[in-house]
Amino acid sequence: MSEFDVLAISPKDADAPAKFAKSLRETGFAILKDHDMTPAEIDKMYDAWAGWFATDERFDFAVKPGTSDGYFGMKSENAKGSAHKDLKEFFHVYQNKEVPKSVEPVTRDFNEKLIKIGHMLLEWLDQETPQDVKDIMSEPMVNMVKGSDSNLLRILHYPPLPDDVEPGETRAAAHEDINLITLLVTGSEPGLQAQDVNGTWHDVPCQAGYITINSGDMLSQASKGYYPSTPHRVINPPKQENRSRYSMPLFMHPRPDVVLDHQTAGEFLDQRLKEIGLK
Ligand SMILES: O=C(O)CCC(=O)C(=O)O
Ligand SMILES: [Fe+2]
Repeated sequence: MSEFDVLAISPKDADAPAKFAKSLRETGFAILKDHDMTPAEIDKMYDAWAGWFATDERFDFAVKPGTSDGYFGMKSENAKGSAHKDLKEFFHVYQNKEVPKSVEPVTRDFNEKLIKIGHMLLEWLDQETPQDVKDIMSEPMVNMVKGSDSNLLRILHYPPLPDDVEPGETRAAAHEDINLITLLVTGSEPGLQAQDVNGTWHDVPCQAGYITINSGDMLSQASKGYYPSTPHRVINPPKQENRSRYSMPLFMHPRPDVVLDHQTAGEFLDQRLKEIGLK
């Protein structure tokens, strides 16, 4: 399995916006380096949340019917069309929703900083997307998410695999994200893979300091397929590396009233949450 052969882009490059848009267009995927999220901030998040997932407090935060913030236990979510539930538990952080007190300061800081980086990347896309594609969009992409309550930071814990894993059960089955773009700081362990536009799977580099970005279904829909939505998955670890894995994707979501194509972002999200078992 080869690594995804995608050049890491630095915001210091004069042509960073063009490189970023080209990478998303051609591979559905991009890597950002030299950003201002430090390894120390990322480690602090992983330490804080590893501690939290080890407590029973998570059950007090169990997601309530009809809402999507809080704690989701093992086997809550399946990829669209998948027969199996994923081997993961996770917590959904929204800017205006409750976060456990013990992890709140570090999480709020991290979330805000990553959202800012997301704004910068969407501005790059607004700048670099061809005019005829922009013409079919209802508003600039960065405006779709500015002030949006729907941006979602998902803190994931994939526990060590139990002995009785059934064939076909994986940490995260192949799926595309629902939202516009996803920002993913490097996971605590490898395992993430992405599919290129030719259908070949690649390991996503698990290198400290990288933020990987993939485009989601809403971006594909809003751009009428100009930016492809990227299939990705998290494979099970080999036996000798059967440890917990943590990751923290930030899903940039438009305001619910934003018109994507024939549907609003709110309608689209509702439909997709039902398909993946979260609603
Ligand atoms: O854990 C990861 O690295 C990716 C998670 C993911 O793709 C998701 O939750 O949508
Ligand atoms: Fe995903």
